[in-house]
Amino acid sequence: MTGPASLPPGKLGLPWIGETLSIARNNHKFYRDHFAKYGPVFKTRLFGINFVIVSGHEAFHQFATDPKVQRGGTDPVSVEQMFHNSLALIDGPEHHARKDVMLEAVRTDEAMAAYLERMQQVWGAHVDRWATSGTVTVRPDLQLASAELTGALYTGDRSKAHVEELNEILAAMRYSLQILPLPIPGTPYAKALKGRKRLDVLIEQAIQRHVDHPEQYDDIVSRMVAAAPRHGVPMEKLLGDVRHLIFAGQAGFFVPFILLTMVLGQRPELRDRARAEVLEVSPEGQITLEQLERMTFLGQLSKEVRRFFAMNSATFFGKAVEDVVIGGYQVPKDWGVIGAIHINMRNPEVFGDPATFDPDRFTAEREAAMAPGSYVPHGDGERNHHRCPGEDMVTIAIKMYLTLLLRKLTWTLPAQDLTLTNELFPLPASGLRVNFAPASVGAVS
Ligand code: HEM
Repeated sequence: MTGPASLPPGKLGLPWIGETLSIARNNHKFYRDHFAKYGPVFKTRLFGINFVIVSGHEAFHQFATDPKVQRGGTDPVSVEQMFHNSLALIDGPEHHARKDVMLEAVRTDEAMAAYLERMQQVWGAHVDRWATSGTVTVRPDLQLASAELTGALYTGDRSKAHVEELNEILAAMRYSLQILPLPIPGTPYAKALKGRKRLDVLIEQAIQRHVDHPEQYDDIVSRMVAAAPRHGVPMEKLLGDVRHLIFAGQAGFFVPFILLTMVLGQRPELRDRARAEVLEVSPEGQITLEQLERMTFLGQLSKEVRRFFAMNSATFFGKAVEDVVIGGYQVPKDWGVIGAIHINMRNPEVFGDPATFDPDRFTAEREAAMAPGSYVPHGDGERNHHRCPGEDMVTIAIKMYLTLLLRKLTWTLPAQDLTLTNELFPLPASGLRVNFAPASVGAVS
C-alpha cells in the first residue's frame, strides 16, 4: 500500500528570501542546476512563497491543464509591474474572453495573410541591406526590425523616432525581469517602470486612433478593437493585453532569428537543405501563407530552435488553489507552481540526445508520436487558456525570415564569442557577427 504523496525534494532555504538570490543571479542556471540535483520536480522558496517547480511531460501537462492550478498571486513584483493588467496573470472567464479577442488578431489565417506583406517589407529591407554590407552584427538590426514591425502591426506609427523609442523601452523591460525590483530613481529597474508607463501612453493613443478611424487600420489592434465587444471585453481591458503582445512580439521574433542565423552558419548542411526548400517553393516575389505551409523543413528548424535553446526557462507562475498531486508529489494548497519549460525539453526521458540540434525530431510522424507536455516552448493546454497565442505567428515569422535570407544570401561566422549570455532570452555574447555574401542562383554552400 502506498501512503500519501510527499513533498518533492529541494530546499526552501531561509525564511522569505529562500533561493531568490540564486534565481535572480542566473535564472536559466537555477533551473538546470536544480534539475541535475533533484530531478524533474522540486521545491524551492522565491520572493516569500513556497513553490513546486515541475517538468517531465506528464507533470507539465497536468500543470497546464489541472483546474486546481490557477494564475495570479504568486508572480514576482517585477512581473506584476511589467505585465500589469495582462491576461497572463489572471484566470477564469475573464481570461478566456480576453484571450479569444487576442486569438482573433494573432491566430487566424485571415489575420496572418493580412500581415505577411508588412513582415516581408520590414525584414526584407534589412536582408537586402546585408547583401552589400560585408560583416554585420545582426542583433541590433534584428531587434530594431522587430520593433519596426510593432509600429507596422500595432501602433500604426512607423516613424524612426517611434520605432527607436519602442526598441529602447522594450529592452529596458526585458532587463527588468532579470534584476531585483528596486524602484530607486536612476536604477535600471526605475527606468524600465518609467518605460512601461510611457509604453502604456503610446498604446492608449494607438487604441484611440484605431477606435476613431477604424477605416485606416488593418492590423492586430484593429482586429482586437473589433472583436472586444463581441466577446464582452471592455475597451479599457485591451491596454494590458496589447502591451503583452508588443513585448512578446519583439523578442519572440528577433531571438529565434538570431539563433537560427547562428546555427545555420555553423551547420552548412542544414542551411543547404533549407535553401533547397526555399528555392523550390518560394524563389522570389511576395511570400504567401500557402507557400509557408509547404515549407516543412523550415518548420522543423523553427521548432527545434525553440526546443534546443533556452528562450523561456519557465511559464508565468501559478498557484495551487487546493491540495494537488503533480508528478507523484504533494503540492499543498496556496503553494506556487511553475512549469519549467527548458529543462522539460532538455530531459533525456522526454527528448532523446537532448543536447544535439536535430530538426528531424519534428518530422510529422515523430512529432505526432510525442506525448502531451513534451514540446512546450509556448506552454501547454488549450489555446484559449494560458498557452502562448503567438505560437503559429512565430512559425510563420521564422519561415518568412529564413526565406528572405536564403533566397539571396550565404554566410559564414567570423571568430567571435558565441557564448550564450545570461539574459532573459540568452543570445550569443558577440551580438552575432556574420559575413554575408550573395548566394549564386540555385547554389548550395
Ligand atoms: C519564440 C517565441 C515565443 C515563445 C518561446 C513564447 C513562449 C511563451 C510562453 C512559455 C508563455 C507562457 C505560457 C504559460 O504561462 O503557461 C507565453 C505566453 C504568452 N505569449 Fe508567447 N512566446 C513567443 C512569442 C510570442 C509572440 C510573438 C506573441 C505575440 C504575438 C506572444 C504572446 C504571448 C502572450 C500574450 C502570452 C500570455 C498568454 C496567456 O497567459 O494567456 N508570444 N509565451
